[in-house]
Amino acid sequence: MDLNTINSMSYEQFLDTFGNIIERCPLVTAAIWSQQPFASVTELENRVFDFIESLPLAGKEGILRCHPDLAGRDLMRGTLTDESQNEQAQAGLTLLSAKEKETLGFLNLQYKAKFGFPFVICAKMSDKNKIMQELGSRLQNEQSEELQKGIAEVKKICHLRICDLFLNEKLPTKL
Ligand SMILES: NC(=O)NC1=NC(=O)NC1=O
Repeated sequence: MDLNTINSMSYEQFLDTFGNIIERCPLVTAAIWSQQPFASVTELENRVFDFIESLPLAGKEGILRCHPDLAGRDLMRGTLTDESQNEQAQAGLTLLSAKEKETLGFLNLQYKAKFGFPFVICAKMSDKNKIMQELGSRLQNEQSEELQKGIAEVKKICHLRICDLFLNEKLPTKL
């Protein structure tokens, strides 16, 4: 998939290809389509990041709230998006013992009760032990700090998803 292909995509094709680079937030992708043509893939990514940064507090919190818990309900039910399933599996979250599931579930609950949005981390750059550790320590942070950290992790997830799209040469299905 080259830049010309991207820059000639209709918004439907663009959404079909990039619609889940921010977990369950196709609105972000739909919004930045208007900025075509992109001088590079990095520019496309930067437009995504600029859009996220331009959101009011509630918008940023909303982005975090669209992320499924790590090893949570969606993973148990098999209702994760392909990207999230892949990321969580790669971090070893599909191989947790009953005790680890209980601990992670409890920490996630505590985190959501405190901040009003889920704990978000780029799972692909982590593993189950590091995730538990991070969750335990970030739980002590202030609200504003956790919002910032969560959005920073969303950007890392987005970057890796865009890289995957190019590595896997996922072209848009014909609409
Ligand atoms: N709550 C989360 O951190 N979710 C996720 N992290 C990832 O890397 N993929 C997810 O779905």
